[in-house]
This record gives sequence, C-alpha cells and structure tokens, in this order.
Amino acid sequence: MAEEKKGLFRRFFGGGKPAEPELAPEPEIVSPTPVRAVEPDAEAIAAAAAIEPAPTEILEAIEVETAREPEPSEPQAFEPPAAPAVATPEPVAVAEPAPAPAPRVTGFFSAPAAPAPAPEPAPKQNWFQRLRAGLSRSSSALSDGIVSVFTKRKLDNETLDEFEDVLIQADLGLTTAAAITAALKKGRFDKEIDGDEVRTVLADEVRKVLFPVAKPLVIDPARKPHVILVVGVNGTGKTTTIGKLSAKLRAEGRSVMLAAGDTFRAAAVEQLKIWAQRTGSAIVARAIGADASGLAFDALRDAQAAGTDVLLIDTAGRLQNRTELMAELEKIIRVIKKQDPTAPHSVLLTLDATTGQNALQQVEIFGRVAGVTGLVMTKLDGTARGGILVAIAAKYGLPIHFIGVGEGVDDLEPFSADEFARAIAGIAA
Ligand SMILES: Nc1nc2c(ncn2[C@@H]2O[C@H](COP(=O)(O)OP(=O)(O)OP(=O)(O)O)[C@@H](O)[C@H]2O)c(=O)[nH]1
Repeated sequence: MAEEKKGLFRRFFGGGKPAEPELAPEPEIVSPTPVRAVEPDAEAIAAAAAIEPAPTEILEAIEVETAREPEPSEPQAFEPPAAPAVATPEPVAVAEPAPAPAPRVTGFFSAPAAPAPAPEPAPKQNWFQRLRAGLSRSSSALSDGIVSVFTKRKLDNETLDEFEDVLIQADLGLTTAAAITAALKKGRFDKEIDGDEVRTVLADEVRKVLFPVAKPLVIDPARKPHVILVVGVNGTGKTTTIGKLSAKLRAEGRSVMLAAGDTFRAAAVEQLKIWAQRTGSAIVARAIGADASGLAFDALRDAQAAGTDVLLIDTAGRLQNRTELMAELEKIIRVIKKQDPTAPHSVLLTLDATTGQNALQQVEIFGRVAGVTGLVMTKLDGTARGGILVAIAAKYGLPIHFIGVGEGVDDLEPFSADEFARAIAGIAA
C-alpha cells in the first residue's frame, strides 16, 4: 500500500522526513546536592496544586515511616548502591476553616451586605465528553474534509481519492486510510452519500484497528512490587502520567512507591514529590545528576523490603536517536534485572500526540531498546494529529493502556477503542 500512495504521501509531507520535534537542550548535570536543597519549581508546583488530594480515608491508611536523610554525596557508579532518601508521605493536612469575617459596621445601619449569590458550578463533563472536547481539533479537521469532499457529490473515484487524502492528512496512516476508503466504496459506488454515513464508516473502521490494542494495564498482585518503568522523549508527559497513575492505583487501595529517576531535572523530582504527597505514595529521590540506574536499584530493593504493590520508575526524557542516552536506558533495565530478573513487569512509553509522524519512530526505537510493553498517548487535546494513534496501532499492534486529554488528574483514562473511534469521527454519543 505504501508503494501505491507514494506520490500522494510526497505531496503531503513534501517528500522529506517528517518534522521532528526540536532537539531538547542537553540537560545540565550539576554537582550533586541533597534533594532537600533543590529549589522547588514554581511551574511544577502550580501544576501539581491542581491535583485533587487523595481521599482522606486513603491517606489515613498510610503507614508513617521515619524519613531517611539523603546521602551527603552521591556515587556515580552503580556498585555499591548507596541508600536513597526515602521520603515517606505525610498525610495531607486538612486546612482549618478560616473564621468567618465579622460584619463590617458602617454607621447606624450596620446590617451586613447580602452575600452575592454563588455562581452555578459548571456541570462536570463525563470522560466521553472530555475526550470529544479534547479530540475536537482532530475530529473537526476530518469533518471539514468530509464536508468539502462529499457535499452534493456522488461517490466516484475522484471523491474517494480526495477522501483518502483527507485521512492521510489526519495522520491515520496509509493502511488505515486505504481500508476506510475501500469500506466506504463497498455498495455505495456511484451513489450519493451524506456526511453522517461517512462518519459511521470511518468510526467502524477505526474501531476495528483499535479494538485489538485497547488493553488495560494489568498489575500482577503476585509481584511485590509490580515494577512499571516509564520511558519516552522529553516532555511527552512521563512524570505527569506517573502522578496520575499513582492516584488511580492508590484509589484502588494499592501501596505505591515512586522512584524519581529523572535525575537530570530538578522540576521533575519536585513534581513527583508533590504527587507522592498528594496521593499518599512513598518516594525515592536523590540529588540532581545522580546515577539513575543506582536509584532504580535502590528503589526496587526498598519496595521489595516494604512489600509495596507497585513501583513506578520515572526516567529522564531522551530523544530516540541519541545512542548514548538510549544505552543509559538499557543500563537501567539491566540493573533492575539484577534485583528482580522478571522486572520491569511493564515498560510504558509515553507519546505526545502533537508530535505526529515522529511518534512512529519513537515506538520503533524505544520498543527495540527498552522492550516497551504498552503505550500511553498524552496531549490528545489541542492537536489535529490525534489520528497518529490509529497509525501506530495499525503498524505496531502494541497495547494502548491510557490516553491523556489534559493536565488534570482526571484527564488520563484507560483507552477505549469504541470511545476513541466515535470521538475522532465526530459522532456525538
Ligand atoms: N495538554 C496536555 N498537557 C499534558 C498532558 N500530559 C502532560 N501534559 C503536560 O506536558 C508537560 C510535560 O509533562 P511532564 O510530565 O513533565 O513530561 P516528562 O515526559 O516527564 O518531561 P521530561 O522529564 O522533560 O522528559 C507538562 O506541562 C504537563 O502538564 C496532556 O494529556 N495534555
């Protein structure tokens, strides 16, 4: 199929390489300082401040351990691993209600002003509504194409070709675009067709591609801990995803430990600490610039000792074409295996939907180097390129566990083929 559409592909992508995200600057490795001395990042704190606190009853159930002080200096080599700082979550303090202000006396007529009526809270949208809203840029790009191709026209070879172009432009991939066009042609050729019929066929075909890959992330209760390693390119949402997952796991009553393996970025460590506190998870963090594989090793040892259900390991962002950084990722996995040969039990690759075609290469290379077991696609809100998820599913068949449509704790949900297919096709309910 790729051969058939080569001319077409070149028209859309200029025959060149797909656009790559800007190279992120090399993270600066500063001399190790104790984690506690790291200046909190205002942006990270502001982002995490939006997180809903874990239910009080969950927080009350947390066992409070004594926090260990960080080592004064951090070894760069893996052996022997130094003990990490294990900061134990503290229950989130319930803020004392502020005393009601006394009515202001303004003379003889001192009656307090009538309070302004409270604004009606906006009704909370359900997940499908948020998914539809998030995917609106992707679905309206498709919808506009459908309207312009099919308005008052019969389904002939020309309209089919134009429609296939619309699908390819929406990043759905050549194979899926061809399958959708073929399905539309069946029994409808030379007949008038309306937009709703096209949208139904589109949703049906997308659903067929996504159904086999929509698989939940399964936590093996026999593993103590079930180790989840989160990998991906810079800024794809690893740390945020770990925070959101920890909230879900804690809400299910599981004990969780977070390992702040992004030892390049102080903001990532701070962000993770806030998530740990809010969700009632334990956290293992070290100084900026510390050896990430040593930290992963120590975190796993601590999680085993504590009988923790799930250990979520964050890693620094890395571009898939940076060989030395990918080798570092291999080392982290090797070191984890020394402690538990069956670990990591899940390797999640976070993909930023706004990246478009480059995401395919990320799946290819991270899959090969890190043995990715499942995908999390973030930032489906605010992109017209959400179709890339379909192209990835068709090409790699890797499980898609979660998708993200925003920065809030509720904006990450298990992936549903049917919901995604309807949302991207612009079908209302
Ligand atoms: N709009 C939107 N923003 C998101 C989503 N997921 C994450 N983000 C934001 O993306 C930015 C980067 O997220 P991080 O979690 O820090 O990404 P990271 O992969 O850990 O970054 P590095 O450590 O630099 O590799 C943050 O501002 C997040 O709030 C999403 O689904 N939608």
